[in-house]
Amino acid sequence: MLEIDQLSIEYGAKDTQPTIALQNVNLSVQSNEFIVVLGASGCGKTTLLNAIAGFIAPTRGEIRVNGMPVTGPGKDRGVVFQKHALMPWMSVIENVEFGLLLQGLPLHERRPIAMENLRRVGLSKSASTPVYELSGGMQQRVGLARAITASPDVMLLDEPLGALDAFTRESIQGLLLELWHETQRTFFFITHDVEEALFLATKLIVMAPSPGRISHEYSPEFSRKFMGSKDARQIKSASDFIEMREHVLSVVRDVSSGGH
Ligand SMILES: Nc1ncnc2c1ncn2[C@@H]1O[C@H](COP(=O)(O)OP(=O)(O)OP(=O)(O)O)[C@@H](O)[C@H]1O
Repeated sequence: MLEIDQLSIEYGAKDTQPTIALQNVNLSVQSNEFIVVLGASGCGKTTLLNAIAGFIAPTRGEIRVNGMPVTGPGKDRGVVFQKHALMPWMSVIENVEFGLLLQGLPLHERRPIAMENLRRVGLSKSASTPVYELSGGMQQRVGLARAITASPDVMLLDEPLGALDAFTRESIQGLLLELWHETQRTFFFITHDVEEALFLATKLIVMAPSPGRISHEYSPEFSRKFMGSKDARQIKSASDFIEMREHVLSVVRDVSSGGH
């Protein structure tokens, strides 16, 4: 369970006017939720993710994962960025099992775990390929397999699909939902894309800027529908999806231009 309690984060040196990146953010998320954070540039999405990851400390308030306060990075949280921090000279499987190697797991223990997660992202056949030979979409799938291999309670994803073409992006959205469903972890996902947000989220959060804060919360049903039908196009072209997409889009526009 992820709990965010009265979180405020301010940037800036002493004696200067601070930037209030986040003001009084409260959020309580059950395990197995897919949280998507949506909002215009500068409303504090990455700051929130970095605080949950333990990369930056709260100015006020607290973040807890399974009841334990976050005081720095930890094994219970895994991070996937838009630019995958893979080691290009190493093979796919070596990248995926790298965290387990650092933990001291011998090859015969770490390899089956890494192979299982490569299978999950559809890359079993590329296990021995050097990462520099892969397309961007494949590299992002390696990044997902590597993050999931560490078995975190919370997966933190900062616009992981932002650099991909529309077709690859849609196929990885489906893959993400399958990973989420199979692993029963909490996923915390940032995007600028309203359609992507609605499709993935079980809990959709719209943030407003200056100061960064939560302005709206929704509980879409489309990701659970997808797990039944596996037909993303059908879901995204249905009238209930389009109606909600247009509503959320107008809310995002409104809060980004200073409305509430
Ligand atoms: N290291 C920093 N030092 C000072 N100000 C910062 C720092 N990082 C972010 N900010 C400011 O904090 C606010 C929130 O930034 P943040 O990057 O969290 O927003 P965001 O919603 O993720 O934006 P984007 O969608 O463009 O990535 C912005 O006003 C930004 O300029």
